[in-house]
Amino acid sequence: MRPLEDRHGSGLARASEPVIAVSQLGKVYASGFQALRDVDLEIRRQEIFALLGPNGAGKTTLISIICGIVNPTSGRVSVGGHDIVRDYRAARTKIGLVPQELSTDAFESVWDTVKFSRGLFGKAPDPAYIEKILKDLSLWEKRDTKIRALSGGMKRRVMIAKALSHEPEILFLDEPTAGVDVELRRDMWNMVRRLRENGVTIILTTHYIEEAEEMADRVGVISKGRIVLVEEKAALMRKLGKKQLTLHLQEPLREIPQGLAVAGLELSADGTELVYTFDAQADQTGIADLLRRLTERGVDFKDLNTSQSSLEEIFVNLVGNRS
Ligand SMILES: Nc1ncnc2c1ncn2[C@@H]1O[C@H](COP(=O)(O)OP(=O)(O)OP(=O)(O)O)[C@@H](O)[C@H]1O
Repeated sequence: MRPLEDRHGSGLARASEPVIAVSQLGKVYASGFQALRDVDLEIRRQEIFALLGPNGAGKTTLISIICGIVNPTSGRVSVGGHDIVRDYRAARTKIGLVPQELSTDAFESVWDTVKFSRGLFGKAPDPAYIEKILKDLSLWEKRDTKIRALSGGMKRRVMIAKALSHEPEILFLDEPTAGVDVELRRDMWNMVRRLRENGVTIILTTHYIEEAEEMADRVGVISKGRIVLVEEKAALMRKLGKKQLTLHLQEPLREIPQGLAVAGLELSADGTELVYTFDAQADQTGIADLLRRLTERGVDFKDLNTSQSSLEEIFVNLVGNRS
């Protein structure tokens, strides 16, 4: 079905549609290596989506296909309702990409480089807009400086300015904070939040779980070319809220005694430990009740300790289970 168009491209009819729809996407490189398989993914308008995955998982391949830089082997991608193969230009114009690698013309000035990028997308010159992005990225003072005379961090800022030069609706940031100092990282996150407030959808790839935790509305995990999880960050955080209480028993048990079996209680370590998994954020954890019933049944323990699962563990479990 064709989306209803409105002049500003942000009408209600379109707001509920995914801004990017990836369906059954596969990529086999010329070497025969299968980098992506059966990838389905929908990105919502104006969300911050973090694509998380270890080295070589397929993150860059996926965003390169969406941005029209790499051809898919199978499947389909549409961006703002435009098929990225059939309707490449219309789809590509909606996207700004900040790649992992720094690649700019060393002998151009900051101003000219960013102005030129805008021109590449066929947009009319708009010096006021370029001035605004350079100011937002703390590059205004450097507008006449040649790129080669900039620091690494400033070159990265230029890459972002270039990506934003044609007022894209979607911004891809591929490993935005790899090798970046604290100040640039903070500026980058502030900029991402401001862009989102102005209606831009942001997709970032990262190895860093903290980054996803800090920024994202939703998190997708990719491993060995497959999407293994897509979830609201808040839901992931609830999983993070799970805690475990381990009771080291005086005498090993063969099974959990009758009347003690409750959800989340398991016997482990050859019956020498009772492990109770509970939601740390719940009003009633059930611990007091469990301990009372253990005492009633004469189950003694010599020690107890608690532990909390981290997003890191959830991630490792997910990725590890698919090998
Ligand atoms: N042009 C290519 N030819 C053959 N294999 C490739 C090519 N580009 C990437 N690959 C392989 O595809 C897999 C996915 O690579 P990709 O760059 O998409 O991963 P990534 O998740 O972005 O990794 P990283 O976090 O290291 O950037 C890797 O095993 C990589 O070696």
